[in-house]
Amino acid sequence: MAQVVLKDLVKTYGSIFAAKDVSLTVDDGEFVALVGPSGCGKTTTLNLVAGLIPITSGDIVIGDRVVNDLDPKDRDIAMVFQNYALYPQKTVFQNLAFPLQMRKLPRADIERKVAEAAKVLDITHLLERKPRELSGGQQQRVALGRALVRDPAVFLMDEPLSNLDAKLRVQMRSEIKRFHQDLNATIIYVTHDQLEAVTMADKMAVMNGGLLQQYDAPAKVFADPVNMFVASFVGSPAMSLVPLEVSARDGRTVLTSSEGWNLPLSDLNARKVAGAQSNRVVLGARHSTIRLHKTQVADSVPARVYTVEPTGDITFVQAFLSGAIVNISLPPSIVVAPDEMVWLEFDQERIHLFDAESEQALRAA
Ligand SMILES: Nc1ncnc2c1ncn2[C@@H]1O[C@H](COP(=O)(O)OP(=O)(O)OP(=O)(O)O)[C@@H](O)[C@H]1O
Repeated sequence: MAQVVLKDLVKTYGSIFAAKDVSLTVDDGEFVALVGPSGCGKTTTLNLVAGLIPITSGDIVIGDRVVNDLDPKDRDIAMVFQNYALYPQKTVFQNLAFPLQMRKLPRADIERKVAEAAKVLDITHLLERKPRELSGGQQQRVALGRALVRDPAVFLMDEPLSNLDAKLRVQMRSEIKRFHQDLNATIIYVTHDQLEAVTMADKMAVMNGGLLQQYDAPAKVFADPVNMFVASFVGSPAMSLVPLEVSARDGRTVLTSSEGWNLPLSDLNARKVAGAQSNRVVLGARHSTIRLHKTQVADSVPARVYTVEPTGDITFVQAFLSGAIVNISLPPSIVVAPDEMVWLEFDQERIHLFDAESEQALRAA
């Protein structure tokens, strides 16, 4: 396995920057997810690493080689696509053996490598079947097996689970994670599904508009998003973002709503908003850090319930707060109804504050 380094990688199509100065290092044995909404440039970035499209500028290093001008077959990579791309007329054994035959390996070596890969992926009993005789999950495992037999420096995976139904996707998610752990494989994995990235990857590279927004461990991205885009993209239900104004009341820094209420800030949060470019800031809060009260408590603010969604052990509530919609989760023992007036209390240690102009997270000086 090998390290992969992207340095100032650029890909333009006419005036469009599909990837703009993307720089990141995937360490040897690391599982990195490239994640972001449709059109953010994640597939372009993966295809640049694979060599399927030429780069406009920048460098790609795999192991100790700059591979910018190498053909895909010479980059020591293996790709797994969402459509599996299995040969329909060949058996599973022949599908796995094919890339090795192309490399002219001796028959005994081919049989050994196919047997090893089949064992890792638990498809030994399927080796004589044709792809059409397999379930979607089994086909996906064969596609992984075909990548595995090549013993590449890096696995590149492009939405490999998106053709599977929801239940199988969750199961294969665990299996790919296991595959990574067992083999200590270097994997770059493209997905639009932030939950897949959060649950599987060692690090996630969140992209938007061709730009790398944040590259960090999922827990860090979740806890400490660098800007409003990352804050709202990672986590479900999405982080609530409420535009407010900073002002002073009785010697304290408060966030003021156009609806007339004030939310006093802790000292740390007051120091954060002091660094904003103007008095316009955005309060961010995850559903689990907002407490809903039926009556007013200290430092709580009024909201009106919009929707109520019981899911069994958690009830998700959406409420209007200062013109924005906020997501809240409740134990099912608290019952609220649409249009009910409630009071929301924010956990000051876990709120996020953003500059409304730059949309960047505010840090205490
Ligand atoms: N061959 C092409 N010609 C022109 N523009 C392209 C081409 N391929 C991609 N783009 C543009 O580059 C940008 C990034 O595309 P890319 O396919 O990398 O996005 P993505 O994040 O993988 O999206 P999706 O999840 O929808 O595949 C988009 O604006 C896209 O329209």
